[in-house]
Amino acid sequence: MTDRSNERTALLAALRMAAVSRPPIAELFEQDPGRFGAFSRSAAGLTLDYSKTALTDATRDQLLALAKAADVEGRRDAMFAGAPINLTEGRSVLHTALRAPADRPILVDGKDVAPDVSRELGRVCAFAEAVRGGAVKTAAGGRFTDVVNIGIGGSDLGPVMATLALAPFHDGPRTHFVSNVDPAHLADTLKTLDPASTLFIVASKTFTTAETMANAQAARAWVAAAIGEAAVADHFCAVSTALKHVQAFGIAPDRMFGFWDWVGGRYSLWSSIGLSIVMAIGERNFRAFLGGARQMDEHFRSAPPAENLPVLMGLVGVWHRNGCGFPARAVLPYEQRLVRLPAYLQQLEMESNGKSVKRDGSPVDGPTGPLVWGEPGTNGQHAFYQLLHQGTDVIPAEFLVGAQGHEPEHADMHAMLVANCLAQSEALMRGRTPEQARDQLLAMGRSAEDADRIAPHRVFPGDRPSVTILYRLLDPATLGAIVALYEHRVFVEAAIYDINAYDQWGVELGKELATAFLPLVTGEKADAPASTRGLAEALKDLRHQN
Ligand SMILES: O=P(O)(O)OC[C@H]1O[C@](O)(CO)[C@@H](O)[C@@H]1O
Repeated sequence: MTDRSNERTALLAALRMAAVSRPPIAELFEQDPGRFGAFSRSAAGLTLDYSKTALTDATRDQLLALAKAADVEGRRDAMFAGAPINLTEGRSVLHTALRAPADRPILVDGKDVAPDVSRELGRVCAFAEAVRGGAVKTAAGGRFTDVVNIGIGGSDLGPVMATLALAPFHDGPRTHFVSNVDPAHLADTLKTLDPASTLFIVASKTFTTAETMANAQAARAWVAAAIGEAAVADHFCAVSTALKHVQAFGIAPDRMFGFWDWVGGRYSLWSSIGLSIVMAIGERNFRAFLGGARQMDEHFRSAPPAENLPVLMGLVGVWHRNGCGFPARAVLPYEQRLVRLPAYLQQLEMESNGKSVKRDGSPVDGPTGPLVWGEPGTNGQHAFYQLLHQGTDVIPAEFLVGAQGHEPEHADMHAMLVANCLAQSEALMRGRTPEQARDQLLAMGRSAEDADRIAPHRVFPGDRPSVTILYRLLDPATLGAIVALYEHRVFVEAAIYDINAYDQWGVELGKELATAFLPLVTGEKADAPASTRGLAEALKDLRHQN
């Protein structure tokens, strides 16, 4: 082990020790009413409040030392400079190049890729604007009313999340997303559409992903059956890095929008994969979205670690996962339009940091990325917050909330939304003691005997940590900054764990077995492995029942 690696391992161990005797969060506020100011920072239109965690000046210093030992800054610079940090695939990791200033050279293998990025973005925007404006026409010479993006994983989640988030900015064709190979997804979507006015985007980096290809072929057949095979060329376009496969599908090169192997699928919504987003919100808004991310990139590159939002958020994540041993984190946007943010982050964070070996192939020093899940508030409050408040596991919460909504006529409702968000983080931290629970029951007129019996059920342990991300209004630039913040948080945590956040070998085994098992399901092959035989036969029996 190198000195740096030894130091990191020792600092992680020290963090676990520090977490054992961490002070209650509420007590930290009693000691320092100015804690919010000391444990919150703002950049790129976002404020990160991490004061409702048990971090002290001392533990924050420990974490900053850990970031130093892990060379977070050096690794960050290597990523931005195009070094092949995705070691198992020998690739650069340059989603930041997709939103960099157009005149900044970015070298990959000695070649400046900035002109290619700018050209492809220009092509995407020109095509989307031509569809939106009616210059790109249907086979019959009409206007496209609907656009369906067919893709899965990174070729779906980012575009869906962003399109839903930016609904107030939609002024283009209606956009739909089909990802699941369950034919129900395509069928339910097509049911509402007219093939004569629907444009399909087949979005797949590899153009070999089984689910996407099956859906694309089914959509192609739907168009051909309704308006003729000759119409396919007008009603399809593609986003991919695999020109040959795209052409074989029947989509001409001028209808294909490219990107590069140095853009990971889950980091690709800034690339041509964002075509469906541009269709919905237009070029100007999409460029503002890129601009918001660029601001966060500049901040991440230049702010000192103690002031740096992605670094601080990553350190809080490491504190909770590795210091305190918490297994999960809940993402809780108080913003209905961020309804798919948790799903998007599940791929971004769990496909990136759900790893068990370090970059050199040796086992990791401790737990890596946590389980990520969530739902918008206030809906989650009426579902799973019970467990957040009184369950046996502590699950740190991440709240997101805007100062304003897009419905000024309903400012009163937005105020209720915000009050709920603030109430939840306070309640998680403060809790309710047995004495308080008992007194409350007595004040409600319950007998002493009843109060003693019921009070334990109304106790909240409290001391449950959360961070809150604040912004003014969810607009394209703000969304760009939020997504880039999360991308860089993943980077910081991965650097500390010394893992490769940019491959995803863990998805492969299941894909291989699915291919092998298909003949079992279709009945072409009878012999199943013993472990799967029972299920395969039971399904066969069920298929034959009426
Ligand atoms: O864009 P493609 O090549 O269809 O891949 C889709 C998704 O499949 C994965 O490779 C694995 O599930 C993801 O990383 C990726 O986003």
